[in-house]
Amino acid sequence: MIIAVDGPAASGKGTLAAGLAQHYRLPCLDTGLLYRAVGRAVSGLEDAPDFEARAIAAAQNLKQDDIDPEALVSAGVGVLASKVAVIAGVRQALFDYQRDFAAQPGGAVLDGRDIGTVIAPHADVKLFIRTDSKVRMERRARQLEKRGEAVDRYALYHQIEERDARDMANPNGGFYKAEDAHLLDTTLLDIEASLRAAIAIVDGTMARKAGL
Ligand SMILES: Nc1ncnc2c1ncn2[C@@H]1O[C@H](COP(=O)(O)OP(=O)(O)OP(=O)(O)O)[C@@H](O)[C@H]1O
Ligand SMILES: Nc1ccn([C@@H]2O[C@H](COP(=O)(O)O)[C@@H](O)[C@H]2O)c(=O)n1
Repeated sequence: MIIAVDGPAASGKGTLAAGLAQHYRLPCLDTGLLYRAVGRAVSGLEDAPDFEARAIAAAQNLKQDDIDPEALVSAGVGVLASKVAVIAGVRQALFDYQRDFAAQPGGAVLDGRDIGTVIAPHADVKLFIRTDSKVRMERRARQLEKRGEAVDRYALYHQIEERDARDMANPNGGFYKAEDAHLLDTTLLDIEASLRAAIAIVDGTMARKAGL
């Protein structure tokens, strides 16, 4: 079974994807980490004339060791990720890895922006996560504060909005709700309630597909 989980920054899609993967005993890929690793690799080079070429080279040469979630969690790396994510050559370089991950025997859970639309358009179940942007900002602020980072909530809110806008306008991306995706609004749901709702959608979809 392939489960696609898409949604905007800090909507909780990674938390949900990990919970679904554990529940259904499937491997899980946070595809945002790939873009974050590429962004981090070209950090400080945003104004270089060969920024795009460097980002593409970084994507082509990405190693497993570069995908260190702890080193990639910061809001700044998130912004860099969204800047390299608009480069067609970067997306192309990361495509096969994601497509192969989704196609492995037994299936997988992937979360990102274009899983249901581009990476795994034939996924068995697609979830599109929606969460109010102020709630997302607060969740991300608490996450960063737990790590000991000082957070300027005003700046974080605008950073998230800016990243969402860039992602939605990305001419090379696929960040929109697939027609057959289920919308799950987690604004008023805690982590457990969100996961319960997601599992109900997955079970219901699979049962319908099996004609039950
Ligand atoms: N339903 C929820 N209620 C409260 N907090 C939540 C909920 N879902 C996730 N969180 C928390 O919000 C923060 C962001 O969640 P998460 O990293 O899963 O979001 P994301 O959409 O994957 O973010 P990103 O796009 O940056 O990768 C985490 O600290 C997580 O524990
Ligand atoms: N499938 C994806 C996943 C991510 N991106 C870009 O990476 C940025 C960081 O992703 P997070 O999920 O960690 O927030 C995101 O803002 C996108 O620009 C993508 O394009 N496609």
